[in-house]
Amino acid sequence: MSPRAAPRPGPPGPRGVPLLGVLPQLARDPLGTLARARDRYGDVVRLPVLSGAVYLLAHPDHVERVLVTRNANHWKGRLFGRADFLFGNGLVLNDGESWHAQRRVMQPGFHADLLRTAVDAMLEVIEDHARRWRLARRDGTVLEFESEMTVLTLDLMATAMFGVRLGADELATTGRAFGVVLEHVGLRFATFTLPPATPLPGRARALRALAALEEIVARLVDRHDPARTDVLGMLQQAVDTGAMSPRQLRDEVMTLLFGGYEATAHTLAWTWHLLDRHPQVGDRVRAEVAAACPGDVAALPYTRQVLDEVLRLYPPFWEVLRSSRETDEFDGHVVPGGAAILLVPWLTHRLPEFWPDPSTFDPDRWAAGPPAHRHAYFPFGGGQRLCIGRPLALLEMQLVVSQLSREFRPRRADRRPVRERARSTLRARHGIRMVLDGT
Ligand code: HEM
Repeated sequence: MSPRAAPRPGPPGPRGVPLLGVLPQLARDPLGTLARARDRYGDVVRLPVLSGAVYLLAHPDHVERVLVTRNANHWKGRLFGRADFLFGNGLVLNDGESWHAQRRVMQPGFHADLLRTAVDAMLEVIEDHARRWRLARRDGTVLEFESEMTVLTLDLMATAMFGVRLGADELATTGRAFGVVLEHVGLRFATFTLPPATPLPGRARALRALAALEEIVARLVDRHDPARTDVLGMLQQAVDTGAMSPRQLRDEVMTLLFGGYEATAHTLAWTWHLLDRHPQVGDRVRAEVAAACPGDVAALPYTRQVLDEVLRLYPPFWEVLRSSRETDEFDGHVVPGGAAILLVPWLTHRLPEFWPDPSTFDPDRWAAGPPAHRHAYFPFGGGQRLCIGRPLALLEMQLVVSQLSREFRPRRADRRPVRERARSTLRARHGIRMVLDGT
């Protein structure tokens, strides 16, 4: 008789409360709950949620294993199905051969040469919003910066990727509708262990908002100039040759519209807040910008360091989710097949082993280049599912910060502490209200 192997241990973790596990804590304070769990139990933690569990992996080696070296075992499948009513089979949810094919169609749309051709149009969009800001400065109007940056980045993305200018009403409707739908997506993720058909509050409202978004997507496709060689032109061509269905086109445009504005809007809102809180950093940005020609982002290395640092402390996609296909092992702890895996850039970006003085906002830490462990920093994900929009996002954010810093110095309109609120993206709990001073 062969000796029976001793069962390998599962990861440690809290017990939570009967039936719900740690769901109440996660819902109340996701970042604090995860940070405390990591402090107490280490880099691999089992978190019971309803009838199942989530496995938190904090160490950069684990990030690398999930996203790069064993990425085939850690797919988006089960969890991401919770967002399919919004994105359908768009790039962010797609998998396997179909994902490969779609990524091949769209990748050239994000090539640096093509993006450079969009810079002038993006500068024009920023100038249009600057006109509004001049009036707000004159009148001392208080602006809610998350909404301001949402409208601006939606306008920029529709222009850069689709060559279409949306009207002020359309931009406002799109921002509001995404807000409603995302709140519902967040709830669907938090309750992922329940059957997909379980009725959840807010569904009818989310479906109405989704209908408004479908209408915007249809208008973007209608108004697109077929002569343009942008990402929408590439997708349209695939439809015309029968390589892609019109439904897939809708899914990709919806995904790009969302991916395009949401993360950059919140990163920019955090950036203005931090520039106000750290005036010496703001002064250095303004000095750098004053010496550069508009649109010349290569002349803005310090501004780029500032954005890298904002994305370290406030990664808009603060969590990256996967499902494991087969059993895997991390630091000797067994994570079973079918498990929900949770990587948390917000947490890994603040591990003191990899980041000296981790909670300090210090753009100078980037002067010497990226961190020693490549996977200690992953605001754009990693491996083959690395964010396709990364070059566009960085270009766009550098353009916005540099152009608006030439004229405006946003200042907090109240002294209320700004605290994070982690939902589908990382936002400020009570928004970021600012008035505009001159430079
Ligand atoms: C600050 C800005 C941005 C951040 C922090 C960000 C972050 C991310 C992250 C973390 C992922 C990986 C998700 C995962 O693996 O589960 C991702 C994927 C993606 N992002 Fe972004 N993103 C940003 C801007 C953009 C922009 C501007 C676009 C569109 C133009 C975009 C479109 C996408 C798409 C389509 C994917 C899915 C790629 C794939 O799976 O092949 N993102 N992004």
